[in-house]
Amino acid sequence: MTIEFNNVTPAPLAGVISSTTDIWQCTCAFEAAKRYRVVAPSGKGKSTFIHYIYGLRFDFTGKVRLNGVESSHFHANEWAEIRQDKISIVYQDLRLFLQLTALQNIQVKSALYPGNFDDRIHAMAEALQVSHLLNNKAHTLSYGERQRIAIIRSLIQPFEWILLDEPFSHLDLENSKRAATLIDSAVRERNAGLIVTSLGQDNQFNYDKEYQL
Ligand SMILES: Nc1ncnc2c1ncn2[C@@H]1O[C@H](COP(=O)(O)OP(=O)(O)OP(=O)(O)O)[C@@H](O)[C@H]1O
Repeated sequence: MTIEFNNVTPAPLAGVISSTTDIWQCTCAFEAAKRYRVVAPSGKGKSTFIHYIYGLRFDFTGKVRLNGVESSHFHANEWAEIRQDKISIVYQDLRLFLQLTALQNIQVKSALYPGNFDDRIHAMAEALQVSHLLNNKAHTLSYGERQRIAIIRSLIQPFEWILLDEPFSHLDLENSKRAATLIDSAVRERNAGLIVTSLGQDNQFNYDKEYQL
């Protein structure tokens, strides 16, 4: 699936768009199976950009196209299919259910797919050193621990793209490396593309291209 932005102006940013942006009010494409880093300081629209690709917001002029189809043309059931099979996400604000356990948060996703995911979930939890937290309620976890649970949840499903909105913001270097290794192997396994937003410091993946926002 290709993702294209054509002359997109987000309503909240109209009038304050930087002349150095490669995305807003420009034409830019994200090619299947490539790896992109989107860099910007706080408030320049990283989460807005991610939400536009994922079809959560449409408060923009211009066009966002997925495989040549304007994102505003998809019906709710088509978005459900896209999110189930084609695009996975780690939200900046994670969006875990805080009253469920870490494991239940992951199972909310895995229950959508056939098969038994227990071994896979436990292997990923082991790799990210959160096995001992799986039965704890999400609201008791630190933000960095929640970030690792949200990453595991995002890697359960099939995808052609994974969108990672500042995924390592609360992880130390060692934990960031472990998470990046896990994401990298899931992306390779699926021959998928990856878009990471970052304030600038992240260099965890071998990116094909960087865009400034
Ligand atoms: N739903 C919305 N309605 C109105 N304004 C919004 C909305 N969402 C974001 N904004 C504004 O748009 C700008 C970009 O917000 P966004 O969250 O996309 O930035 P960001 O680059 O992800 O920032 P950060 O690095 O701080 O998370 C901000 O000025 C924000 O206040």
